[in-house]
Parts: sequence; structure tokens; C-alpha cells
Amino acid sequence: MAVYTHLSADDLSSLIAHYDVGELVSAKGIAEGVSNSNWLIETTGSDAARKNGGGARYILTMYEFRIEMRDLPFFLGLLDLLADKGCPVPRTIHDRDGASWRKIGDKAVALIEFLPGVSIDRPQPEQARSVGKALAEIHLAAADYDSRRNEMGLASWQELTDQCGPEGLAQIDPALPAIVKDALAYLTANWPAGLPQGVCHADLFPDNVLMLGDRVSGLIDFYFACTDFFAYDLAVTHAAWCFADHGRTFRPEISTALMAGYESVRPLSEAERAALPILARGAAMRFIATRAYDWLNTPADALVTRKDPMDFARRLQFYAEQGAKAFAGV
Ligand SMILES: Nc1ncnc2c1ncn2[C@@H]1O[C@H](COP(=O)(O)OP(=O)(O)OP(=O)(O)O)[C@@H](O)[C@H]1O
Ligand SMILES: N[C@@H](CCO)C(=O)O
Repeated sequence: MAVYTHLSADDLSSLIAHYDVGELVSAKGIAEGVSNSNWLIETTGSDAARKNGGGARYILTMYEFRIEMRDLPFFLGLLDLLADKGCPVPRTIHDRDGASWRKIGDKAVALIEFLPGVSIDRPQPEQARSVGKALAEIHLAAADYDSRRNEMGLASWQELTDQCGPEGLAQIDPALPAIVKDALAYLTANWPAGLPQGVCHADLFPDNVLMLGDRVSGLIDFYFACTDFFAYDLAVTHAAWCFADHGRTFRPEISTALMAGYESVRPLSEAERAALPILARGAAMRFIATRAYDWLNTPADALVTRKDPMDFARRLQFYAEQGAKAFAGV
């Protein structure tokens, strides 16, 4: 579960009083997620909402790990920009002084719009098509976002796996040290340059997409968003959506639909298409690196379920063997 910090009813009511959202009606901790504490908040609604007879629902997020306060303006400003452009992302609620985040004690919190929908465990092709389309739409919509950041590139995969060390990686799986060493050497020697770039979500897994039927009703969890190659973001999404059974089974029909959905909005250049196989190997390496680090550094009594790096070692091997065929379509 992911509520790491206890907030009393008084803490919550006095926080909510800083926003024009009415009074607190209820607050429930949300079990999903591992990085932040999240609550579903119900209020009586803003003055305007109350006049229309409605209360309101919000997500309150307390930033616990990995997220630096200095990055919050990048993430929260991006949500506001994308929401203004009509993308299905939650708007941040600004307090009465206009701030998009506040502090409770030494931790930052933000109140964001609640979006309807459910996250899908086993996507169907039409759903993957919608996700591809939504990803391309955010790439285009954020074209004029003028902030930049990227702290989860190749250098950080090297750093994270160095911190695990060969012995640590071998504790996870005896084959992992060699897999990581070979992958990083290959990626470092061959990583592309000069591809079109801009704002990327960079973590668009099924649990970060809310859907109503085949429609994307919400893209959430932008806390790895960064400035990178658009095609890398597509490769991350491909790696996250197109496999079943912990990376053992590739689902070509999902790949075809995801790619077609993306290209229906933003066709890839020849150079981007040619780079997809290496970008996907990079994407797999990125999740091996963070998962391995978390695997070795999550205390045994933590309430979160660790994610297995080997799920992405299998994808890495698949992309290395299949090359362009992984994206060719069925
Ligand atoms: N804007 C929103 N509207 C509706 N539900 C939301 C919203 N934001 C978050 N949620 C719910 O809260 C859960 C946890 O949110 P989120 O994925 O942002 O947490 P996290 O701890 O940052 O996750 P992660 O494990 O991916 O790091 C989501 O699975 C979703 O159920
Ligand atoms: N979506 C990531 C966790 C956040 O980086 C994973 O499945 O490993």
C-alpha cells in the first residue's frame, strides 16, 4: 500500500482550507502506487460547484521518495499546460495564493483533479491504439513547454546498477551481472543522437493510464516526465504494454495497435523508426536498473511489493533478438 505518512482529520481540514474547494467531506488512503502517499479527497466543492449542486473529488499526493521539490514546478506546470490543451491529464488545483503545491512539515503536497476510469491489466488492441494516440498527442501538445529536465538517462542506468554492484545483481539472478554489463556497453557505444525530442512521460505503464472502455480518460503519474527523444517514450510504452506473463510472451497485436495509434497522430521519421530497437533495449535497461536498485534497497518489512527486474531482462533479450521485427506489425 502507499500511504507512508499519517495525516489527521485536522491536518487535512486545515490543508483543504487553503484551496477554494469547499470543506472536507472524506479522505481515503489509496493503496496503489509505491513512490508517493495518495488520498482520495471529497469536498463540498468550490462556490461555483456548490451552486450547480455538486461536491468534488480530488487526489492529494504527498511526495515521499525520489521526487525533488525543485522538480515539482516542471511536473505540475506540465499537467496544467497539457490540461489546457485538452489532453486527458489531471489539472493541479492552485491554492488561494496561486501556488500549485504546499508543504506539510518538511514534505510537499499537491491537490490534483480526480479523473474517472480504471487501469487495465490485460489491454486489448483498441485500448493500445488509444494509448498510442494519447502519447503522440501529449508529445505534440507540450511542444512549447519551455522547462527541461532529464535525470533518468543512460548515465543514471549505469550509476544505479553500479550502486547495486555485480554481487547485488547476482543475488537477484546469477545471469543479471553479465546481462547488465553487455547491455550498458552496447547502449553506450550505439545510443542515437539528433532524434526529435521534447517532453516525454517516460513511465506510461498500464497502471498510469485510466480508461473507460477503449477511451483514455486519464494519463497520470508524470513524475518521471523529462526531456528526451519522443521515440524513446514510444519505446518505453511499447516495452510496458506489449508483453504478458512477466515479459515471457510478446503480444504482436498490441504492438501493431500501439504503433498505429501513435503514428495516426505523429508519424515517425525514418531515423526514429530505425532507432526503435536500440531505444527499446534502452527502455528495458532503464526498468532493470530502477527495479534492481529498489529490489536491493527496499527494506524487508516495507509494505510495498518489489517489482522483478528479470521481467525487463526478458524484454531486453527479446528486443536484442528481434530488432526491427518487434515493431513491424502483424
Ligand atoms: N488524477 C487521478 N485521478 C484518479 N485516480 C488517480 C489520480 N492520480 C492517482 N490516482 C490513483 O492513485 C493511484 C496511485 O497513483 P500514482 O500512480 O500517481 O502513485 P505513485 O505512488 O506515484 O505510483 P508509482 O508506483 O507508479 O510510482 C493510481 O493507481 C490511481 O488509482
Ligand atoms: N513503472 C515502473 C516503476 C516506476 O519507475 C516499473 O514498472 O518498474
